[in-house]
Order: sequence, then structure tokens, then C-alpha cells
Amino acid sequence: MAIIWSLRRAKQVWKMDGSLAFKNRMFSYSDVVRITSNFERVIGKGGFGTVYHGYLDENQVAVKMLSPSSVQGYKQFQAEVELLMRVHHKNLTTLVGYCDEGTNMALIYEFMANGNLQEHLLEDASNILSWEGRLQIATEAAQGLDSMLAKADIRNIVDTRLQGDLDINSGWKAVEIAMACVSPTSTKRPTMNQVVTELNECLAIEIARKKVGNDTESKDSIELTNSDFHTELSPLAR
Ligand SMILES: Nc1ncnc2c1ncn2[C@@H]1O[C@H](COP(=O)(O)OP(=O)(O)OP(=O)(O)O)[C@@H](O)[C@H]1O
Repeated sequence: MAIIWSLRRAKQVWKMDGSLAFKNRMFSYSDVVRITSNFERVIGKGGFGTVYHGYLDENQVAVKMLSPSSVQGYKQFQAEVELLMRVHHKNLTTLVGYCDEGTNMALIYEFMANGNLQEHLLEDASNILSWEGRLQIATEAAQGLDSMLAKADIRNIVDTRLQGDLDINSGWKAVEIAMACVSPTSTKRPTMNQVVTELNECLAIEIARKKVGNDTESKDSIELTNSDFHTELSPLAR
């Protein structure tokens, strides 16, 4: 009954004071407390914070609570809500709701009962994935990403000025950002804000290069700004 009440209540909410305004999907903090049975069962920990098990209308859900010390901040939280509320794909975990009540922020996803991918890649896993299975997942993940980019309007993500010929330094910088984004350790992955800042620096390099080219000076005089991403995956050679 409590959950049914929660759903009804959520449907009545229509928040227009910020960009997070999605009818039917917004839950109050007290709803979240009910859904998770007062944060009874922890199922994981990630870049946002702790993930709890819960029930929403008899369906299992995973509730990610944004921790105040989260490496991924409010902007990332907003981006996740805005994108996943619009984009639906069989290879993307469905976002069923969110809570944005003062310092209490939560993302509510459908529950993935088979665990995370890492658990199926470990050598001692009882149900270790075959290579065919891994390839299938990689292909489907790429399809999901492709679908997301198709619906999210790539022009809003990558500046068109990054297309075409690139300075080698800005090229490397972009690769370093990409490598940091796929770091296996969530705390080493950059936030969306850091990615945007770094890409802006790539742009600045390109703009400076074009200017130098126009001034017929050597482009070798352009130096890379220091990147904060020093993951074990980052390419070292320049
Ligand atoms: N939808 C879900 N269903 C079941 N378990 C989940 C779900 N989402 C997260 N988990 C569990 O919580 C753990 C942490 O997930 P989370 O997505 O927060 O971390 P992450 O994979 O490091 O990603 P991110 O950097 O986006 O936070 C996962 O490894 C998984 O065990």
C-alpha cells in the first residue's frame, strides 16, 4: 500500500524550478526511505555513493544515493536523470525515478539480478563469461552507446570544431580523457565537468594552432596544459 501511495504521490509532482522536472518519476526522500526499507540492504558502492536494494510497486529496484563526498557531483546527477529519462534502450539500465530533495539525492534504477559485469569476468567466478558472451556484451554496449548518442544530439556533446584535422597534442589529450573515462576504478574516472573542461582545453589548443597557422608561426610552440588524469591506462608516449 505504501508503495502504491508513493507512486500516486509521485504522479502529482510537477517541479518546474530547475531542469529536473519529469512528471511521474520524482520521489520524495520519505518515499526513498520506504522503497529501501530505511536503507536496509546495501548492494554496492560506486562513483555516486552507496547503492541500496529496494521495492517499488513489487518490482525490485537499485537505489543509488548521491553521497555528499561523491566524486560525481550534482551536475553529473542532473545529466544522468535528464538523459536516462529520455533515452530507453534494451542495453541501458532503465532509470525508473529519482529524488532531488535538498541534500537527499537518489537515482532509482531497475534491479539487475545477475550482478555486475566484473563479477562475471573474474577467473574464479562460477559462471564466468565465454569469449563469445564478452563479445556479445561489448557489441550490445556499443549499440546502446550509439543509440544514446543518436538520441542525445551529438552536437551538444562534442563541439563541431573538434572535427577535421587535429593538433597531435589535443588529439592525445582527447585520448587521455577517453582512457580516464574507462578506468576500472570509479574514483579515477573524471566527472562530466572535468571532461568538459578538458575538452575545452583541447579546443583552446586547436584555436591557438589555427591562429598560429594564420600568423605563419611554428605550431610546435603550443604546449599541452597539464592533465589531471594519470591512470595506468593513459597513453604515455607523445
Ligand atoms: N541497477 C542495479 N541493479 C543491481 N545492482 C546494481 C545496480 N546498479 C548498481 N548496482 C550495484 O552497485 C555497484 C555500484 O554501482 P555503480 O553504478 O554506482 O558504480 P560504478 O559501476 O562504479 O558506476 P559509476 O561510476 O557510474 O558510479 C555495482 O557494482 C552493482 O553491484
